[in-house]
Amino acid sequence: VNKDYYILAGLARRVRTKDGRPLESMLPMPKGRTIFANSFDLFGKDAAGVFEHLRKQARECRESYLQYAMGWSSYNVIDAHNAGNILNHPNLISKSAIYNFLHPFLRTGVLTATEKKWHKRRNMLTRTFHYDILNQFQEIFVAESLKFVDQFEGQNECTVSLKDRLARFTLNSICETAMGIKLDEMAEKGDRYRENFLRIDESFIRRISNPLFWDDCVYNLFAAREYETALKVVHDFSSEIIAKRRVLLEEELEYRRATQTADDDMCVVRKKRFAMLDTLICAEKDGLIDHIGICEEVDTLMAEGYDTTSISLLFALLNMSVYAEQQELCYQEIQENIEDDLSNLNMGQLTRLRHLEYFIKETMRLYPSIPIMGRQTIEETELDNGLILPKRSQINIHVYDIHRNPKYWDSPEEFRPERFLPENCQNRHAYAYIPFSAGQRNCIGQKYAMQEMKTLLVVILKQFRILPVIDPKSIVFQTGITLRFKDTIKVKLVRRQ
Ligand code: HEM
Repeated sequence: VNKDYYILAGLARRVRTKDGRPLESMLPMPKGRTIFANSFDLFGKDAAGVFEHLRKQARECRESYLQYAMGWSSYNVIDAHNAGNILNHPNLISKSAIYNFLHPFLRTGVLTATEKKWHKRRNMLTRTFHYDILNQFQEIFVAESLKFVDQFEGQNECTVSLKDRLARFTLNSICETAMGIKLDEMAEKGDRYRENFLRIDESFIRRISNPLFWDDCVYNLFAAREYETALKVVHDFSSEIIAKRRVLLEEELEYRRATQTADDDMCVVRKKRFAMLDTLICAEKDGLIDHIGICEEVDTLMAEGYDTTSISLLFALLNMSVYAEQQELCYQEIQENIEDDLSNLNMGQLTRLRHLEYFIKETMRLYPSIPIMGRQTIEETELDNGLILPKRSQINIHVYDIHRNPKYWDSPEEFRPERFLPENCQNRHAYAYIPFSAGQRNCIGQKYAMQEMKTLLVVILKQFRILPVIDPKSIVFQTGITLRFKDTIKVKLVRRQ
């Protein structure tokens, strides 16, 4: 027996405790399926099997638990206290090893980058999510929302399958706002981007569930080739967008050079006409980022910006369909605050829609678009609960389980937006609700996401009542980069008179 290493789990260094207590007395350590500790627990499971396995572990352990697999110790967090400690820990800003599986797709953009590179990129991008810039995006969100409802023009009622339509809406929105490119004439390419994005998601889950593929060499040799085409399609799409925006920006700058005096500051020019991508192109001119860097960030913003919001919107519409009274509350509030011609549908008015906000928040509690986040230790790290994690320990924060942990939520499976009334939040643990993560590496796009989601919901609710077609309880969830499900999710739209 070696006290420092867990040999059968591929030489995983053991976790220690500060006061020398046996680990088993501090936290659950579920036994693995084979003698190789937990290395093969997920082997042979499909995406739904992986999702169910994780939920079962949480139900059985009831507290954050520890496992050993393939050379790593892996700390699985399902409670708010430890999530808060980890998300705010100055030494825990590096993403876990499974994010390496995203490298062929996103390389090391702001989501996957570490240390200095992350700091630099995060600073560069933070400026682009300023209130004034988001404010400029509002008319695009309204126009795209109107395009969404126009699909049902002339119909008094229709049953609508949501996934593709919402993904098209959010992809159009991110391309036009962040990238400054209207997808209209590239619609077919956008559809192909989304199809191939899903293929990449499949490759991710295939790697997670087969530890043999955790090794890059093995994966590259036996599986990577199947996903080459998918990667090429998504990368070609983002490259085309960058190339188009470069031309448009150059034309814009040319025009302004010709019409403005020599003293005009180029930064002012930049501020006046803004797509997030312009910041990156301008930073390239200043030598702060190169072309590959721009590609990394465009791929990251596009993937993070379209998939997450479309999932949250899908569940918000599904919940609207099922909870008619809640839908009515949202509708009444919209009628009180937003003109029928949408002329005052701006950021200021959106903040008045409190009930709609609670509704979306409760939706993201039950259906967090990113159900799991990962960190890893880059050196031995002590947590405030007395655990000492060795270097390269993997930490999985199970947002899905924290959001349904009965320690923080009464009847956690029930949909109750009033949980988010200020008086009901007062005594709740601050990290019991973390759909956008928290701490230094929180979601950079959370205000953008709320603005976009509220705008579409307002525009839909103004015109339609939403009726149920499927029961949310019947949905079979799957693990993916984001929350996935097997079912076709539909609602019925009935035009308001
Ligand atoms: C409902 C919508 C969204 C949800 C639930 C969401 C959630 C999250 C979460 C949980 C993280 C942390 C991920 C991790 O630690 O692995 C994250 C990071 C990030 N999100 Fe979002 N997100 C949403 C929308 C957006 C949008 C619209 C954008 C961009 C326009 C965006 C851009 C990013 C970026 C760039 C990061 C990486 C930040 C960093 O590591 O510094 N997200 N998001």
